[in-house]
Amino acid sequence: MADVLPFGFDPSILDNVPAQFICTEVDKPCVDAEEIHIPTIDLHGFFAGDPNETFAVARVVAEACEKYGIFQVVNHGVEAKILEQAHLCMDRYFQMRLSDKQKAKRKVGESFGYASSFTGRFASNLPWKESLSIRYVSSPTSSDAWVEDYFHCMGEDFQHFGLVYNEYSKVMCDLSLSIMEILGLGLGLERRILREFFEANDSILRLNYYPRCPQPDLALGTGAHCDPTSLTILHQDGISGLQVFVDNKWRSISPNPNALVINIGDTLMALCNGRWKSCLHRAVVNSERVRKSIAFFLCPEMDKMVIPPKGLVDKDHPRKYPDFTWAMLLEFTQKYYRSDAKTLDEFCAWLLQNQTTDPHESPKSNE
Ligand SMILES: C=C1C[C@]23C[C@H]1CC[C@H]2[C@]1(C)CCC[C@@](C)(C(=O)O)[C@H]1[C@@H]3C(=O)O
Ligand SMILES: O=C(O)CCC(=O)C(=O)O
Ligand SMILES: [Fe+2]
Repeated sequence: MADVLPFGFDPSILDNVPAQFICTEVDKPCVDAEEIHIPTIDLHGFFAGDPNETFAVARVVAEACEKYGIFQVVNHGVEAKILEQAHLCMDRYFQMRLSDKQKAKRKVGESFGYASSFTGRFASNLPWKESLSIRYVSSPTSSDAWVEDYFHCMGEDFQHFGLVYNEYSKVMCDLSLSIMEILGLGLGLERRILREFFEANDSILRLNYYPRCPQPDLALGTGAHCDPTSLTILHQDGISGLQVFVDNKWRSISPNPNALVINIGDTLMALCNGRWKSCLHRAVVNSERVRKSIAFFLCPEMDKMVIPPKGLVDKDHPRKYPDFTWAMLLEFTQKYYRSDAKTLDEFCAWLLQNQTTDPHESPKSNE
């Protein structure tokens, strides 16, 4: 039986949540949080090349980033078929035998592959989820079948997944670069500046599968965190669960299957010199339905130095964060620190400390 139980047990037949999944008091999920209507931006005019629409969209997006660090887009150009196929493949993958899911190897200290509740990585506050994280590299020299190649080594059953998630990653990468143009305009920069920074990228596609939970007020699907990445494009299935922390309250973002939720991550917060804040969010679970979400995390090339564009630093806006590469921050989150609400500050403190002490000394962990 052990071969078919993702958490080492069948989460859907338990009456009680095992202790290692129970949240700390401060993190307790309020599963019936009041809804928030985050700004919904129609990208039709932007994609049609209408200059007035483009500047209007940039202004509304900038306001959303200042106020919430999150918004959603409709008429985003991603075909419904691609979203449907991605969710259908998720159902097939996560219902496979554990030994088949584990063919997507997750190496210690790496953020790619299959994980079930991160047992072995964390000791407590375990997330009530299984996940599959896939690397997606986009550059002039990278293969445009990167994700297909990743699944290729797993055997015949996985070839279709490779095609579906390769196409999904490509369209999400293209959309995130278009959104970078809008964000650049919103920051008062030239339209191309942020797009060029991310044109070549080393991104992550993350499939989140949240089984039904017997006590959804005790466990979290994904704990409170700011994405350490740059920009996240999230597609929720029709089940509520995504919550954002706004005005000192957790608020629920109802899923809109025609919309894609966009949030700012820590790396983009540093790149824009703190002008916009990384969005604090989490995912709650429920006892009735499995919930799924697909997150595309846009990340710069590993060794590209994250330095704000000139227009964002002046005597009134001095540098807020030190120079760093995404590779350094990713390693920090994979080996030393579990991403939470203050990852970037803890990372900067660690960088500073390591510049004055032994660079091989591991930082304090929050685990
Ligand atoms: C670079 C990443 C680390 C995580 C996946 C991506 C972006 C979001 C991060 C994460 C989801 C934030 C909450 C904690 C985490 C451990 C998780 O619950 O999955 C984070 C991911 C990770 O470190 O694997
Ligand atoms: O599942 C969700 O709605 C959010 C997941 C998330 O925040 C993440 O994977 O970083
Ligand atoms: Fe997230």
